[in-house]
Amino acid sequence: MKIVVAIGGSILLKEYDCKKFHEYSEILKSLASEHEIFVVVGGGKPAREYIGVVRELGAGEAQCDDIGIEVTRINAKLLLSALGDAAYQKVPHNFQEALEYSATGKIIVMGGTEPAHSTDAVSAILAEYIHADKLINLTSVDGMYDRDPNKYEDAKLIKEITASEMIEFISGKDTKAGTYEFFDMTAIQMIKRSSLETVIANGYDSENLIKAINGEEVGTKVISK
Ligand SMILES: Nc1ncnc2c1ncn2[C@@H]1O[C@H](COP(=O)(O)OP(=O)(O)OP(=O)(O)O)[C@@H](O)[C@H]1O
Ligand SMILES: O=c1ccn([C@@H]2O[C@H](COP(=O)(O)O)[C@@H](O)[C@H]2O)c(=O)[nH]1
Repeated sequence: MKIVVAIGGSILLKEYDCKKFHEYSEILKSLASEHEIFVVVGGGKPAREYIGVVRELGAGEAQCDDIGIEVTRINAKLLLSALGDAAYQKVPHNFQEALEYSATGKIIVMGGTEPAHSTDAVSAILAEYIHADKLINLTSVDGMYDRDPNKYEDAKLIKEITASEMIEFISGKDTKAGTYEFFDMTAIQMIKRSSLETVIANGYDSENLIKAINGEEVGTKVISK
């Protein structure tokens, strides 16, 4: 299978150390013996901190996004360091480059592309571009809830949702650099139009990636209609 894995920066850089990079590099290497693997890495806390600083300096939102993109690419480089020879050692800056580099048969790791969306959107566009079989989005919570689980203790996990319902759910949410809440609109529209099989799961437990690939019940399944 061709699989796109989006890994939140909040997962890889929670502790600002190399543990999660090592853990994911081992799993991705073993998956690559059976599947074609593309990884999109998010910005996490460092991206939000840098965006905060440049916004204070007077930058507009698109420029703030640009700083966020740079940080995602640094995070992608860190994962490339962990993956070594199993990965193509250059971060694609767009989808065409990702496709070109994949001809090497190695794992491809990228960050952001252009302003005005998050790496969730990058992963969904990439999945459409390369005709992926699955998109797995690994984030810092167990999946999509009926409201923010970090704000509401009684938030309920949604096990299955259509892309149309998700679009309704996030319309009107913040779209400033660094705050494309949870999933952004572009990402969901891509999932809807490309009939992409998508799972959102908790990336702190890297076993969830294997479960999602094997079609076991984990996180939130997004149905593309
Ligand atoms: N309805 C919701 N369901 C689940 N999480 C939600 C919801 N609304 C808001 N959130 C928030 O979204 C956060 C996860 O998305 P976020 O983009 O911050 O992290 P990420 O996907 O790991 O990517 P990165 O850290 O790279 O930005 C959660 O920590 C949660 O607080
Ligand atoms: O293609 C992209 C990717 C990212 N950004 C900006 O960077 C931050 C960090 O990415 P996350 O996916 O949220 O971790 C994001 O909020 C955007 O501001 C971008 O503009 N374009």
